[in-house]
Amino acid sequence: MSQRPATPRFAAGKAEMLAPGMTVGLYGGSFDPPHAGHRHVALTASKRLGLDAVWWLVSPHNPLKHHAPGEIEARVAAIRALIPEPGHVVTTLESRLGTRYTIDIIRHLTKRYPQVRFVWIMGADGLGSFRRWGHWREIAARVPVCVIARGGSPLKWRLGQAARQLAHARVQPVAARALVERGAPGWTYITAPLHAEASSILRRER
Ligand SMILES: Nc1ncnc2c1ncn2[C@@H]1O[C@H](COP(=O)(O)OP(=O)(O)OP(=O)(O)O)[C@@H](O)[C@H]1O
Ligand SMILES: O=C(O)c1ccc[n+]([C@@H]2O[C@H](COP(=O)([O-])O)[C@@H](O)[C@H]2O)c1
Repeated sequence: MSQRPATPRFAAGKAEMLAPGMTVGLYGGSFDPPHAGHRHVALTASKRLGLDAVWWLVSPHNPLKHHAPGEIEARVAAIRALIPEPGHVVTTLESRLGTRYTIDIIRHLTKRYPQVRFVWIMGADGLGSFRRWGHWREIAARVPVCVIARGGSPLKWRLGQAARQLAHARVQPVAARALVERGAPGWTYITAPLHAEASSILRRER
């Protein structure tokens, strides 16, 4: 990591108020711009896991990406237009917490809301890069992870270092709801129909 995890200085806003026992999917992304593939991931995870809410965590700048994303306000507005359904909350929590690292968010939320069941949601390429995320083993130890299939190199991602090291904690998609109830460590790989959209393609077409 190029910088140390931040010291939390975030006070939860109204959008993040949570009731004990709620199940909340944390869907982090650059969303630069958001697209139908993102919508598909959030809706699929929400349905298959039986979530009460999905928080779209708009990343200030993915630590593994060189190029800075577009203005965060514009990305937030575009996500809100993409997914107006109730239960989908768009948040700039990472910016407000002053971090780019997922581990900081996970530590913060799991400490602040111990009675809420959080689950991390990501596309299959995220599983492929997971071993390069800051404190990735701790992330997987703190929250269950839901991976949604994506076109590209699924075999490479599914057989990568993170997937192999977490193989003992993998559960079949039919048990996805139980995964959230049971908590970490645990992950599942959901093979829903593929969506080919990618932000990089949309940026090139601009
Ligand atoms: N079409 C898709 N199918 C499945 N997962 C997706 C898809 N698009 C994005 N995701 C997932 O959504 C999350 C946020 O992705 P991100 O905002 O980086 O979009 P992207 O389309 O992958 O962007 P880029 O092309 O710039 O890399 C990641 O976990 C990613 O794996
Ligand atoms: O914490 C890390 O080291 C880390 C490294 C790579 C990606 N992430 C997170 O993964 C999520 C998806 O990022 P992206 O850019 O692929 O949309 C987003 O929430 C990032 O903050 C986090």
